[in-house]
Amino acid sequence: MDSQAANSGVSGDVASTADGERGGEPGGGLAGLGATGRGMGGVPAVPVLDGVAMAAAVARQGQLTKPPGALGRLEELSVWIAGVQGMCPPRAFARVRAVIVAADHGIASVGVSAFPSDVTAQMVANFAAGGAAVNVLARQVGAEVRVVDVAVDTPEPATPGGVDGSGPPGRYRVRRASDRIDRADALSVEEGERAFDIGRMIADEEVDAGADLLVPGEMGIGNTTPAAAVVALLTGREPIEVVGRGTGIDDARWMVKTAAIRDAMRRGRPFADNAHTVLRVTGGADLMALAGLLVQAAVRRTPVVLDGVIVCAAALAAEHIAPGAKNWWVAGTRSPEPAQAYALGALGLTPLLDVGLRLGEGTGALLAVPLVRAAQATLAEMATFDQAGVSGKAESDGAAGSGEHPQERDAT
Ligand SMILES: Cc1cc2ncn([C@H]3O[C@H](COP(=O)(O)O)[C@@H](O)[C@H]3O)c2cc1C
Ligand SMILES: O=C(O)c1cccnc1
Repeated sequence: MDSQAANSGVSGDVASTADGERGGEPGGGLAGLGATGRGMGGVPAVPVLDGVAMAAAVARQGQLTKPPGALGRLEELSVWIAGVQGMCPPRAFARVRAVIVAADHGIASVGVSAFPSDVTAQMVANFAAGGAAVNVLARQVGAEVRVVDVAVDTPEPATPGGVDGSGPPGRYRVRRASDRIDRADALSVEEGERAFDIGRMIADEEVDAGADLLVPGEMGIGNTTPAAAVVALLTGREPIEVVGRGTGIDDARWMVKTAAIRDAMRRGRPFADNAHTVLRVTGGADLMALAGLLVQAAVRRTPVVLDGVIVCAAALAAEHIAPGAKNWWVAGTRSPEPAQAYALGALGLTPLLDVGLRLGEGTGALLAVPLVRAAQATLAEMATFDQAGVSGKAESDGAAGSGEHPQERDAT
């Protein structure tokens, strides 16, 4: 054991818990794990991260052959990975899964998107053929892509069922397109429950099949409109603050979209203190299923990289439904959609990347996966000062010793 780890009384080199119980029981048996409270709708309490493993990771970071803090955000990320895995050093992620939830939206018919609803089903076919951006980025980072039709507007379900795509089609479909949120509830009560449960079921299937890092994505023409409305209701914002250009709408469509968000918010406002109902009335099947997926991933102790504005809107609602779930998520890439910034601000999450990506599908999350892998690998594989025979003692008590960069110190 290296000296700093010994001083802290925590081993920096062996697993600090048996195996962290990742992927443990779905829902039950969480007593004693520091559960943070019970969500609604029968959602089990969310476990907390493993503080012992995190303390070991902090200690180990201080012993690795680099100045303190020199790996920047990779260091905090590595501590998070130790916490979600319940072990330090953490292990390499073995099965990264992108799950794209596909759904159409009635509100698209009023002209809130630059593209027609037909594109949703066409893109589902493109995902299956491996030709979309999400497929390319998934291949780059060694992730697999799964597409699930929860409400695509086609007569026949657009995707097969099951974790390996071999099950009967239509298993996950709630309805054909969510209703127009400016003048009706997106989903009935039953459909809302079903969409949420389908999201939870997907997370269970993925974790049971060995996923150890989940990347939720979405495809659904028009879905930046409900996403913006949901975020505005849950954060107390005005339509004009949250509306974005989505697929690249012009000023005329921007006005239509802003009015649609306003009308949807008027219908959803009486339920603003109930995130589940906000998703049902003002959201849609994709947002609801994503929220269920995000809640259940946390319940199953499985880390998630968040994507763009739609996934982040669902994540904000999921945190309301199951407090503490956010501890299991990291934000991938900043979207220019203003609602994403409000959602992430409320969640206290800062994206790892900011490269102007505004696509969804899970692409912004996948782009950040190499950073997550780099954080794990550096914490697990770098030599300590003792091991490498490198002096870890800084010459002065200044910046190096405090883990602070001199310029940062001077700036404050
Ligand atoms: C070809 C194409 C591929 C996409 N992949 C993701 N989106 C993204 O754009 C849509 C949301 O933007 P809006 O609310 O303006 O419709 C969603 O489908 C989202 O996943 C796409 C959009 C298009 C057109
Ligand atoms: O932020 C996103 O994910 C996004 C932005 C524009 C269009 N579709 C998705």
